[in-house]
Amino acid sequence: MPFLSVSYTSFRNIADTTIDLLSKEVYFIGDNGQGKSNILESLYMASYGSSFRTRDDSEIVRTGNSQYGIRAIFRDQKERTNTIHVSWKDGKKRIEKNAKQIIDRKELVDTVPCVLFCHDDLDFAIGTPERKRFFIDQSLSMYDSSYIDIHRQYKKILKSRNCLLKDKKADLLDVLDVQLAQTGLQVIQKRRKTIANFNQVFARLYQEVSGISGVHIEYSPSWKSEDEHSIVQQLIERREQDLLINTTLTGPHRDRIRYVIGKTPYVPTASTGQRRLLSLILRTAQAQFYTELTGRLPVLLMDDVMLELDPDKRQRFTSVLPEYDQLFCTFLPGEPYERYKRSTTRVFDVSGGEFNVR
Ligand SMILES: Nc1ncnc2c1ncn2[C@@H]1O[C@H](COP(=O)(O)OP(=O)(O)OP(=O)(O)O)[C@@H](O)[C@H]1O
Repeated sequence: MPFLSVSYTSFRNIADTTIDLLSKEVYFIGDNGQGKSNILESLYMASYGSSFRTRDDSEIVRTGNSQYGIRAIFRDQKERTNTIHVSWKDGKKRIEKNAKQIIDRKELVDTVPCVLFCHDDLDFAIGTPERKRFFIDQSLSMYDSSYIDIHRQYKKILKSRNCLLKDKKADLLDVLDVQLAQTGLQVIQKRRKTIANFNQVFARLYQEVSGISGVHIEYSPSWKSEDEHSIVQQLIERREQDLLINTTLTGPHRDRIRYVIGKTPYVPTASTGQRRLLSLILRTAQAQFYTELTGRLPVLLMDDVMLELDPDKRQRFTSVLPEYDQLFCTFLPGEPYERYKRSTTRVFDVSGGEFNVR
């Protein structure tokens, strides 16, 4: 059972208190704007060191205050009790695990693995190519920490190449083109493999819940070859165009991800609920593969994501939920959360940032 409790100091609208989380499932019931998402945000921050809603910590600190703190206590695989403390003071964030400062958030990746289902996930189905790539990159980073380094390296080389393009230093591009091709190829190969893995379960799960068969994820890398020499050639051939607009026009930062039935794009004709379901099934697959590849169960954080599904699809979606170590779920008061409740579920009423066990 990962999270045992969480304590707050000046964190958004949540009262300065400790909340006991010692249950397999924890539900938060409350009207809009009461603090349900804020608590999920705090648990996500304890897992990964950053918010899924903002990069600006000054938004997180309670209005009128100058610092915030979250202290989460969790039990690890060896049944040891650990503490994560995330704080922000004088414009600086500090993350500590068992009182030892964490310098690179990469160190936290498999501390308390969380899979978040939230409203903005819809972007992974219908958003910009960048948001769709983000989902695959995030999944890879959860399963394979070497990908974090490869991806960082790619972005660094790309940035240097773009600087050279801007400064019109074409004579220095040869070395960077080779490095970009080599690192970019590793990114493509890992993305391709992950998407192939996702496709093994994606179509089946999507059909099980929506009744629509054959929907799958299509990956189109920007580089059409996976041969280093051909890619370097391609970069040289496009160099003039790149120099003209001061940026690298091809590479994994331009890869495309689409949802198709056969060869036909699925999203343009899909309904709101069917689109929402795409993002829910993506998250389900993310959690499922995490368990398959690491042998560990994740914590699921589900923030109001079933609202757009009709009751029948909701029921079917809950039946394909991935296995979890702990589940946190938010509901509006009118929702039939009782239907999904188990004997192990703890239910909190949330009002004005206060949490009371029902
Ligand atoms: N920095 C802050 N300081 C004080 N209050 C804040 C801060 N940031 C957000 N809030 C308050 O937190 C509340 C929003 O809480 P939250 O996003 O958790 O809503 P929710 O209960 O999940 O509702 P919904 O169902 O609408 O998402 C709002 O009342 C907002 O004013």
